[in-house]
Order: sequence, then structure tokens, then C-alpha cells
Amino acid sequence: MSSKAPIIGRLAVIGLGLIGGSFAKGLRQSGLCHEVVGCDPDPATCRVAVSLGIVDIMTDDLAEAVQGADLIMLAVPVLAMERVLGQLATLDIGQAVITDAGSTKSAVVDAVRNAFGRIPPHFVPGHPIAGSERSGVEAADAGLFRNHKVILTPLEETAETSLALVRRAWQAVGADVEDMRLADHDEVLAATSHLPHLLAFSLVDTLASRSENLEIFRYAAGGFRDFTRIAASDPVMWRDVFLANRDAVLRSLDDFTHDLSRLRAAVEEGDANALLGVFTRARSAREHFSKILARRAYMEPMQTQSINFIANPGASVQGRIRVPGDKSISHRSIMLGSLAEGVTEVEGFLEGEDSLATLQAFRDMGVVIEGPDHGRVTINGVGLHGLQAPPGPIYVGNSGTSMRLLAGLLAGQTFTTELTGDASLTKRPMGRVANPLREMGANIDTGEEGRPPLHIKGAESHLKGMDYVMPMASAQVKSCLLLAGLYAEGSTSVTEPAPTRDHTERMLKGFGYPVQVEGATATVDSGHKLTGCKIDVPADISSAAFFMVAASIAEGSDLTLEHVGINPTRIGVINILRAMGGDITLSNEREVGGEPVADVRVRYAPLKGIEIPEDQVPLAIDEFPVLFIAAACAEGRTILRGAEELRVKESDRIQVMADGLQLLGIKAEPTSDGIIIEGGVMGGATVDSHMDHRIAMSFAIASLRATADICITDCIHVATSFPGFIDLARSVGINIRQEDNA
Ligand SMILES: O=C(O)C1=C[C@@H](OP(=O)(O)O)[C@@H](O)[C@H](O)C1
Ligand SMILES: C=C(OP(=O)(O)O)C(=O)O
Repeated sequence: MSSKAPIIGRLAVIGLGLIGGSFAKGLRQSGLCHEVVGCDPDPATCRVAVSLGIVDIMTDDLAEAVQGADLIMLAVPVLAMERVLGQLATLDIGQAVITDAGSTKSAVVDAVRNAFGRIPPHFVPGHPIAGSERSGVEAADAGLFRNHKVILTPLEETAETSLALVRRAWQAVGADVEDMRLADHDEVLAATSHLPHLLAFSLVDTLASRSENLEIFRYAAGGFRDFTRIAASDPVMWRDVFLANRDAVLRSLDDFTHDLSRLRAAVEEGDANALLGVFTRARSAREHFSKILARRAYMEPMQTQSINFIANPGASVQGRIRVPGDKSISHRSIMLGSLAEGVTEVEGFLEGEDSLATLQAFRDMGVVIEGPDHGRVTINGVGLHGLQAPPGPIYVGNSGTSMRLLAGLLAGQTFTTELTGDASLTKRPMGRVANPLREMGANIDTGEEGRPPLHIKGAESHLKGMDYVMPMASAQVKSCLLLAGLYAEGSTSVTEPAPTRDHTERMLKGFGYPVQVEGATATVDSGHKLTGCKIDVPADISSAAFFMVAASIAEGSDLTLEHVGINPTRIGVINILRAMGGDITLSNEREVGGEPVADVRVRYAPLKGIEIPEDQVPLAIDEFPVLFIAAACAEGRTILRGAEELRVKESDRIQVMADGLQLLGIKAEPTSDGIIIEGGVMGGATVDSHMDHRIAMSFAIASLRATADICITDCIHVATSFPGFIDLARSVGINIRQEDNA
């Protein structure tokens, strides 16, 4: 027994099945109550409950059980609640708090109202999501609720003190308690629990009633077993659930029946594309849910909420590696592949969260996309006008590129969409795309101050081409407008103040779509089409940059990065490092699918501080965090100007890097549009990544020259652009490890 002081004198558990028995046993063991009384009409259950130590005493008389109770748990099947509550209402139960464990909540609340003529303030409806296909008091398990969710649906009338007591009781048996609105509970559970049970019961029944059933069950392998496990659940309990949650279940069942008949038709007609569409979408949704579940859900709450990196000082880097695929090109491969006619085969696709968010967006809009499987993706293009309205808002997580490029493309559709993102993306400016799109005729609403979410009303937009002169050098804005231009009347031209990455222009041409580029202006006309093609995504120079700086600053290093994209609009990092004295050589230069690539060899060389030429800023925009680490290791002063865009990335990269460098003992002075860094000796510290992937990886690289450990907090977003960073870093000799904080 635990040493917790009892706060409940007497607990009465009415109905000693799996749930009631487990609750009684768990609370009894927790030491939170003095005495646990069980009540069940079945004499055998009563005997077992006492002999297994589940309760202190058993009775079959409700009045006796609740006499003097502080907490009454109703754990009888939902339809038996009415009778038990009716009886309870005739008894003097004083101030006892009543709660229940019924799987549907509206029916129980109605039964309470009928019995008492009102909702008593000490009634707290509850539902533990911890069933099992086992049933009966023998299966009672004190640990059944540990790390499982319990949903409480307090009502307006519910007293805070009663709610607190019930919450405390569930927490004492290890549950993760959440509150939910009553109506939401029944709707959500109808879809996620009740419908699957109905299907499992039905499938087993259908198969069992066929004459060759013995043969079927003898050969029934994993799939059957997995799908039908829950058909072994308690029939009475489930009968009651379906009777009690009738309307919500019917809604879910109707949706399902509708989709099932579509699948039936696809099978009948041999519609391979429709089948693949459903299966790929379902598979990716399942993976997505598993991730959500692993992070914070029903079974193991609060897992892997945050990740820290711990990097030990010293070491040099050696070897040959290939970093993951280019993020910008990966996004565009999905977008243009989806809008193309025919099939597009992608190799080297970045399986990071940002590009996967784009992929999911197009699946949500009805595009059948196979993979990714080791970087291979097959997109069955639907043509420029083949996208369908997504079922709900499109969530693009942390990815600015997804949101801004999609905004342009969605302005040209005939349906309305909402684009949302995570907390970091929700702070980033979207007016830079919404305003010019409005000038083209798009109907777009943004959140406050031009931030996400974006509501894009395609049907109310009549896009007209325009000549737009961008106020900032942004490839995302340029690409957004060119994509809108595919749907706009006439020509759309975008002029940039300085060259920015031109992957959209190159890839459009690769898909056979004409693009004119004259000086700083790119132009598209509507009325052409894209044709599916093959895309080989080079390794991302923005990811390679971490290792270029690593090899440059760590004495004795010699590292080759293979198949790196060296598009002239992306090679600022190489130019800047070379200007600082970096030893970088390119070999095996070739072109793949319209993009130049090379193997990049970097050897250690003492660096010196420089004034970074402003024309390099857009060409190295994502590489500055790690270039600041190079500057901290260089002799003398490095000055960056004209880089105010860094303040509106996943974090304010000027401020956040300056703060981190200062903690490491480096003089780093942020300015409005850049930073001044004096090279020096770096110590150890705990540095906050501000949930920004590039900040996290930059400080990891700094450890190579630090004199003590660097701990970087909140690094989970590294997976947005560089899955596998830690393993790759370790493989070249960096002493770094990851710590998961539950
Ligand atoms: O077009 C793109 O793929 C990107 C453009 C850049 O953003 P801006 O256009 O905001 O400079 C860059 O920072 C981002 O990581 C990717
Ligand atoms: C700025 C970045 O990406 P995005 O704008 O797509 O979020 C980045 O990857 O550094």
C-alpha cells in the first residue's frame, strides 16, 4: 500500500466487472480510501472479489453498499444505469459524489436527470478509455488504467470539489485525466471506438455463419486476428453502447457505409487508382495517428514531449556522407507532380516533416501518392484542374514553404481551403503572399496582422495575371505567385530585388511548362499543361552546410558530402566559407533533372572574419545560423548586413543565435538587419533552440570547438528538415547524443 493519506472514507463500487473491479482494486492499493465496498447481484462475483482482495467487503444490497460512502462509482452496463440510478435516488446518500464509467455519456446523463429530477452537483460523468477484450471480475487489474486516458465530461451543474475528487481518484490509479464536452465525447467515441467494435463483431459473425467457417478460421492469419481482437469483448456492454449512443453511431456508420460502397465499386470495376488512393491515404493517416499516439495519446501520455541534444567538445569529422534530399525541391516535386498529367517518379525525396506535410496536403486533395519509400515517391498527377476539396483544414505544421506556395496554388482552385500550422508558423508573416494574391483577384482572409490561418476562397477568386515587383528577396513569394499564375488570366510576372532560389522555374520547365526568365523577372502564362516526369532530388545544401562548417572549424577534418545540389542560387554558404578561408573543393559536377550537383570536399582550414557581401544573403539565407558558428570560430570580426529576413524564420534567427553565442562566451551583437560577431573561444552552456531546427543543429556543430559540453534544448523540430541528423553526425565523429524528456 502507498503511504498517501486516505482522502476518501468509503468507496462504493457498483458493478464488479472488469472496469469496476479494476477501479476498486487500484484505489484500494493506492491507499487513497479507507474502505472499498463492492456491490454486485452475482454471488460468484462477490466471492471472487473478496478472495482476490479487490474489495474489503461485498454486498448485493445497494442501500448497504452506499451507506456512508464518500464516492460512488457506477460501473454497470450503460442500460442498467437507469435502474441503479432510480434506486439510488430513493436512498439517503448525503453528500456522496457519484461518478460512472459508462462508454456513452448522454444516455447516462439522461438517466441521472430522470432519476433525480435534475443533475445533482455532486455527479461527475466519466469514461475510462481502457477496455480490454477480457471481462469479468477475475480480469480485474489494479494497473488497467495506468497511462490510459480517462475522459470526464463535467456539466454546468457539476461542483468543482466533486470534479476534483473524481479526478484525484482516477489519477491515483495512474490514469491521465482529460475533460471534454459531453456531445463531443459521444461523437468522438462513436467514430473511434464504437464503429470499430461494430465492424469487428459483424465481420466475425459473417464469416462464422458461412458453411466453410471451420476452414476460414483455421487459415485466418494475422490480419484477421488483428482486426477482430475486439470481437471478443463483452456482448452485453456493447449491446448497451449501441442502444445508448444510437444517433452518433448511425452518423459514423453511414459515412463508413458510403465509403465502403465506393470501395466495393472500385473492386468491381477494377479501378486500381481508386483502391490505391484509399489505401495510401489510410496508411499514411494510420502512420500519422501512430505518431500522435506515441507522443501524447491514449496509451502512453506525455512521451517524448521534448528532445535535448548533448554535444561533447572536441573531435574532428571524417568520411563520405550523403545528407537527405533538398527540402525546397522535395516540396515542389509533390506540388508540380500532383498538378501534372501522368505519373511523376521522384527519387531522393526528403522524408522530413515539412515535405511530408506538403505530401499529406495533396493526398487530402485526392491525389494518389505512393511512398515515400527510401526516398522514392510516385505521384499519380491529376492535372491542373483535378484537385478536390480537402475534407478539413490543411495542416502544414512548421513549414513556411508549404503554406506560402500552397496559398498561390489554392487561390486558383474552385473550392475553399483553410491553411493552418503549428505555433511557430502561426507567428510568421503571410501578408507577403496574401496581399499580392489579393491584387491578382484572390479572396483570402488571414488571421490577425496577416498571420495564419489562411482562408482561401478559390470559387470567389478570379485571378488575373499581373507584374509584381517583390519588396523582399523571397523565393517563397515568387513561387507562390508563379503557381497562382498557372491559373490566372494572361501573364504573371514576378521581379525580384536580388536572385533567390529558382527551383520553381527550373522544375516547371522540367514538367514542360513554359517559363520566361529575363534578368530579374520570371513570367508564366496560363493555358499550358504539366506533364509527369522523373525527378532526382539532390542532397540538400542547407543540410550539408552544417557539415561544411563542421569540417572547416574542427582541426584535422576531411569530409566529403556526396551529390549536393549546387544550384547557383543556393551556393552562398560555399562562397562565404571560401571568402573566410575555407578549403572547399567540388568534384564530379553534373546535372540531374535540371539541377546541378557535385561532391563537396571540405578540409579543416583556419577561418578569418569577413564582411559578408550583401548579394550573398539570399543565396545563403537558411545557412546563416551555422555560418555564425563559423564566424565565432574565425579570427577577427564578421559583419552581416541586409539580412532582416532572418528575423521572420522559424525563430528570430538573429536574436536567438546572438543569445546562444553570448551564453557560449562569444561577443555577438545583433543589429536590426544582421549581426556582428567577434571570433573567440567558446565555452559550454545550455542553449535554447527556440524550437528552430537550424538553431539546434548549428549549436550542435559549435561543440566541435567548445571547451565544455553544449546542451541544446527542444530539438524535436530537427526532424522537419533533417531526419537522422544525430546518427549522421555521430557517423562522422561528432560526439553528440539525444535525450528524450518524457
Ligand atoms: O522557396 C523555398 O523553398 C524557401 C525559400 C526561403 O524562404 P523565403 O522565401 O522566405 O526567403 C527559405 O528560407 C526556405 O527555407 C525555403
Ligand atoms: C525557413 C525555413 O523553412 P520554411 O520557411 O519552409 O519554414 C528553413 O528551413 O530554414
